[in-house]
Amino acid sequence: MASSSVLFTDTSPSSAARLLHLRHRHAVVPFVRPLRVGPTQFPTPLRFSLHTSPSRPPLVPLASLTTEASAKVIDGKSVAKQIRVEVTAEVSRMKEAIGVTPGLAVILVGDRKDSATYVRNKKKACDSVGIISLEANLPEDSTEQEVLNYISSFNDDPSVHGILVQLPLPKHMNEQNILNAVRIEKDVDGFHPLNIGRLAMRGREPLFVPCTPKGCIELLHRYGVPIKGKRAVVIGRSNIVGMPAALLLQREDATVSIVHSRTNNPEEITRQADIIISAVGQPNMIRGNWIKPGAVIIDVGINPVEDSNDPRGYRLVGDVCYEEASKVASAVTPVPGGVGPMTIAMLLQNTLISAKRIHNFE
Ligand SMILES: Nc1nc(=O)c2c([nH]1)NC[C@@H]1CN(c3ccc(C(=O)N[C@@H](CCC(=O)O)C(=O)O)cc3)C=[N+]21
Repeated sequence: MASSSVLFTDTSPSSAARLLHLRHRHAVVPFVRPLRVGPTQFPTPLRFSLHTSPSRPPLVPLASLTTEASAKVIDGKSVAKQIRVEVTAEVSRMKEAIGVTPGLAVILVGDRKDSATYVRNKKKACDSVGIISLEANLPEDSTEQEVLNYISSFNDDPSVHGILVQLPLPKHMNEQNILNAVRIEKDVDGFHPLNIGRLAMRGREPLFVPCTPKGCIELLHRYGVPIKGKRAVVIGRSNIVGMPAALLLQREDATVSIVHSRTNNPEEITRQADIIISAVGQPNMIRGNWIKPGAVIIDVGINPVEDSNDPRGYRLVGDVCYEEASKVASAVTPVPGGVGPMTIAMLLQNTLISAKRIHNFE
């Protein structure tokens, strides 16, 4: 999902950053609370200074230097589950009221293993909420025209409310031509340039917001993380995650910076962020010293790294060095179990929204 061409080289912790890191060990109180859905008040990290509390001894006991603060885990898997419950209820309410079941068509070209897995997971998720899913599997050597023909037939099919073309497409196809062909009313991925353009403009509303960035914002909302007036940094500028994530944060009244492969000293910029969304596709690139104490970290990266202990021979890690981040940040999404499941939940939500809009059902 994230571009793997982005490479940052400077990941060595500076001594200043190490100091920052150490100081922060006392700045955040571990806060574990069962997930509540709906807007919640995010716990303000408790900070104490040695000089503000008269009852506290002036020296920090040595033992506490070794107790490392640990960030709250933003549990995307469980939020996604809750969203599936909500979508299920709406799907059945719609079916009972007007006899319409939302339908999603997925087009998969070629036989990339990861893509096949994602498509299978999307299908399973549809089944679990009562959305009908159709799948078109085309061979790797199909022509662009063949893909366009499928899109055109799904555009005209009244039982289809959402169309998703699994990316990446084979190299010989023009992604732009193909994404432009999806009817914007069925563009549940939100990748049509008209939807992105509206997302970028004040006073305009896109019909759909891309699933992964939408899932990131949804996590912030459901964990009660304030966005308005905050400094947010997005790492990565891809069309499908980084750029729309930055646009969404701006619509939420954050002050947004985008850091990318040509940014000088990216860690100086990320260190100012109250919220970081990372989507670069580089395992463990974001180190603890890139993070401001108490920041909230949303890690979109899903990177396979070799692991002989895993039966698959690999395991998935994010862009963010989780171990380090959880000592500095106030909240972090894990990989797996963070943004990934939210992407699929948002796809289900977008498909429901589409069916409701097409059938004028509130
Ligand atoms: N047109 C299009 N739309 C997409 O939304 C799209 C796409 N193309 N191409 C590929 C990426 C990738 N993507 C993911 C979806 C779910 C998980 C997911 O659920 N991951 C789980 C499981 C990971 C595992 O263990 O395999 C997790 O992170 O916990 C990951 C990645 C959607 N993408």
